[in-house]
Amino acid sequence: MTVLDDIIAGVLEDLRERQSALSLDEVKARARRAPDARDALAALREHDGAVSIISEVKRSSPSKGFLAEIPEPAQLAALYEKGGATAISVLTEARRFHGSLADLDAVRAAVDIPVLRKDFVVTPYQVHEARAHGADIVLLIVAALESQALVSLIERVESLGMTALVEVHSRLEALRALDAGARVIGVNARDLTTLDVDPTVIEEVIDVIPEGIVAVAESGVRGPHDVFEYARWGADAVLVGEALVTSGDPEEAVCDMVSAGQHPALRANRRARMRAARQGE
Ligand SMILES: O=P(O)(O)OC[C@@H](O)[C@@H](O)c1c[nH]c2ccccc12
Repeated sequence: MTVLDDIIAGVLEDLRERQSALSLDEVKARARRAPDARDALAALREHDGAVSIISEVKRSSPSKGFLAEIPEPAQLAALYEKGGATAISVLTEARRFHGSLADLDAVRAAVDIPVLRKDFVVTPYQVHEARAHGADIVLLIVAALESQALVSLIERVESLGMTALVEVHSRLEALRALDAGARVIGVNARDLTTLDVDPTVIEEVIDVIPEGIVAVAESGVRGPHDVFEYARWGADAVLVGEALVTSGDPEEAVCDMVSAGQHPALRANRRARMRAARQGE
């Protein structure tokens, strides 16, 4: 059993409890009453070579345990927004990451930018639940889903006005994500079956993501230099957790990463190079 299987088993157990307290119809009704989803797709696209930063509210991780004494999630998210973050990721998984849907509620109310529900979403119930708690973006992990389930969850996320961030860890998974209709693909440098981080995965996998599909590089960013590196490899957005929550000054830490992502050298990014290559043909 991999770490991912183990996490999902726990997630499903907690889910059963919530489902017995609130039916699918009830959670759908709550989702319908929620304020409309914010447009994340437009926000995440690379603008003139500038790369966006998705900042994560992360209390703890399976590999490291508790990361730092973080401020209240709402306060932390507000600092991220002030620092120039394009979107906020909120971990809602309870057992390994010590997150909750209450964190999602608090963050959504505290910022004006799109908010991502970062969890192990494998059922339609969790998608409606995400919307009911204000999510604008939902993470779907290719390694956790059969092809048909992936297609139907992406459709469900989009039918509620949200954006699916489809996470992959290999070129093969990226092709599966594309086949399933993903418009935003997250390449995770961390292998969720072992928890090992390998930044070269980002370069290797982004290569198969075509122009027009938003590429998000996830995990393993220690500081502005890594943001620059991921951006140079073609990321449109970079998702950062640990380095921000342990920085001591989250607003400034985001601000420095945003600046790194706006470096003029990035204007000639992957997509621009691809376009130039085609014009030269
Ligand atoms: O703390 P880091 O190394 O900056 O990583 C953030 C984020 O990429 C990581 O939390 C993550 C990526 N994909 C996930 C899926 C589930 C839970 C967590 C994650």
